[in-house]
Amino acid sequence: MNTYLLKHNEKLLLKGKYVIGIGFFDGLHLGHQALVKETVKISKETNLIPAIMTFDHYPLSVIKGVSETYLLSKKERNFLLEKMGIETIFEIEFTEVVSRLNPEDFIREYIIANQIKHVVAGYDFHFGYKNSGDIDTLKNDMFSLSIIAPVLYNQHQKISSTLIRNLLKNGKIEEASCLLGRPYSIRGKVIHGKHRGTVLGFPTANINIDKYLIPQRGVYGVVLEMDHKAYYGMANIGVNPTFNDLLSDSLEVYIFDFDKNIYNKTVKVNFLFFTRPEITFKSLDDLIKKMHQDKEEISGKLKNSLTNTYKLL
Ligand SMILES: Cc1cc2nc3c(=O)[nH]c(=O)nc-3n(C[C@H](O)[C@H](O)[C@H](O)COP(=O)(O)O)c2cc1C
Ligand SMILES: Nc1ncnc2c1ncn2[C@@H]1O[C@H](COP(=O)(O)OP(=O)(O)OP(=O)(O)O)[C@@H](O)[C@H]1O
Repeated sequence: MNTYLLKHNEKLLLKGKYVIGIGFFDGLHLGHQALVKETVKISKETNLIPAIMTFDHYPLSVIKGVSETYLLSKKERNFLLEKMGIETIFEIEFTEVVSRLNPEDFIREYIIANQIKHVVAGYDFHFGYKNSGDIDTLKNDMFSLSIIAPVLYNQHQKISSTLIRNLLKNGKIEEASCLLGRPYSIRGKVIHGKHRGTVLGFPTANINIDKYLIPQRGVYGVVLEMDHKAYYGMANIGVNPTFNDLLSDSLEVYIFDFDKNIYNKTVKVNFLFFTRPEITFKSLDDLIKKMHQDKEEISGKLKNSLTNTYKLL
């Protein structure tokens, strides 16, 4: 996979001719997947190189200072895009100056100048200064255009990254995963926590959340992937209010029937279902008792559910 960073006013010398799918693609949800499939299909019909044009940062984080959290890391997004047949990523360096480009200049600088002969965009794609460009503005004699019809959820709501973020923030993990076409997951390094898990009888792997969107605080049934193997477990996301000493949210997983040291390993936590919110317990004994109940409930649910036939992605 080739990745090109497109810097404002800097020209690349490209040999090939491209068909691009355009947008931000956070999460690579079912709507995005429809667009990517169409891009790959067109590349086969036209002999153009299948590519994605996106931005290096979430545009709203540059325009409005919205904090940058993502449903998928760039690395994982590109891995999934490659599996779907995408060969090149054009990443526009998104700055204040770029955010003020009018749609015509955006088309000239990023599409026409880069040998793009076909553009695939969603029906509601907007671009350029104050989102003033749309599908009509995108029509141009220098390239052809395909428009993707809305991919809907429950037959009326457009699937979008924003909708999935809201579902996750409200603990609707199964619905979010359904719209993503795979379980919501966080990939990160196992880091040191407060080292009290062992004392509680439940040693946990604390995972670096980095820039991932944090789902609702609470307890989840999960599958943890490590070294191409899948392990079942229970995760807690939150600030461990019983102890009142964490400054930010932590993600920790108690892996069932497991006792190895995995510090510094990179793991992927797939969230399968939400069971309860975090509780401030009056005593350690109450917390431990609840964690035993969690274990029984979650391992039972994992055993009985179809998700037990979990396949590694
Ligand atoms: C399944 C599970 C449920 C948990 N529930 C709570 C909870 O409701 N309230 C709370 O304060 N901490 C909860 N914890 C967090 C424990 O307090 C935490 O595992 C412990 O503080 C160990 O932290 P450490 O990994 O930093 O050593 C939970 C942890 C797990 C794995
Ligand atoms: N449900 C959908 N149906 C069809 N096309 C879509 C759908 N969702 C996104 N697209 C298209 O996919 C491309 C990438 O989408 P983009 O990530 O920019 O928006 P989004 O998923 O709607 O997220 P956001 O909630 O941040 O607006 C765009 O061209 C967009 O129009």
